[in-house]
Amino acid sequence: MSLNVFKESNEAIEALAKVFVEKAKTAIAQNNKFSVALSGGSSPKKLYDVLANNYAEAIDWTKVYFFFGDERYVAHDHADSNYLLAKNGLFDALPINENQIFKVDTSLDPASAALEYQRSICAFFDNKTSFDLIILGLGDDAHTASIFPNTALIWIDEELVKEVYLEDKKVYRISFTAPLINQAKEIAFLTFGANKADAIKAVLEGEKDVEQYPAQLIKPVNGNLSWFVDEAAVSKLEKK
Ligand SMILES: O=C1O[C@H](COP(=O)(O)O)[C@@H](O)[C@H](O)[C@H]1O
Repeated sequence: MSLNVFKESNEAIEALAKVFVEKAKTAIAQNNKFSVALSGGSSPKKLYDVLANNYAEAIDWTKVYFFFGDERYVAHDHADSNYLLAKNGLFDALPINENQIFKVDTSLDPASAALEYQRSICAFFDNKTSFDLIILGLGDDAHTASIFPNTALIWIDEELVKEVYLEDKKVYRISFTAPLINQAKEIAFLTFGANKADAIKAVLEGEKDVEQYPAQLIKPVNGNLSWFVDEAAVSKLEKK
C-alpha cells in the first residue's frame, strides 16, 4: 500500500490523473484497451476536468472502457447520477463512444440492474474479471463504493455486483462488491478534506472492524493499492 500525501487536494488529483494516463498507456500497449471503474460522489469531478483539459491528447481515448464502481438508483439524467457527472465532465469532452461506457441500467428493478451489470462486466472480461484501474472514494463514515457500514453488502463473497438499500437515506444503490474490487490490477483511493480525517484514521490505523469501516475490506489480491490524499485528510494519522 502506498500513501501519497499532497499539501493541497489539487495536487493529489493531478497525481492521480498522471497515474490514470500511465496505466492507460501501459494497458493499451499490452492489450489494446484500458478498463477503468470510476468512483461516485463529488470527489472525482475535478479529476474529470483535469483529464479532459490536460490529457486530451495523451492517450487514445477510443480504447478506454468506463465502468462505475457504484451508482445511485436514479435515472441517467438525474442530478445524483454518477454517470451524469462523468458524462458532463469527461465523456462529452473527449472522443468517447457510447460503446465504451458501461452504465448501470437503472430502468430495471435494483436486483435486476445489479445482475445485468455483473453480466455485462463478466462478458467484457470474458469471465476473467480484473480491472486495470478502479478509482474509489471514501465516505465520511468509511464506506467505499456503496459498501456502507452495517449493510449486507459487506459480507457478500459470491456476487461481483449487488444492490443495497440504504435505510437512512431511503434509496437503493448498485455497487461493486469487495471481491470484485480486490481483483483489480490497480486500486486508487482519491480522498481529500478534513471531513475525511476520522474515516481515514479508522481505515488505516483503527482496529479491524469491517462492519463499521467497510473500506478496510479493500485489499487487492494481486494488484496495487494506493491512496491520493491531501494533508487535511491525513491530519489525524500517526504514521504519515
Ligand atoms: O456516496 C458516495 O460517497 C463516496 C465518497 O463521496 P464524496 O462525495 O465524498 O467524494 C464515494 O466514493 C461513493 O462512490 C459514493 O457513491
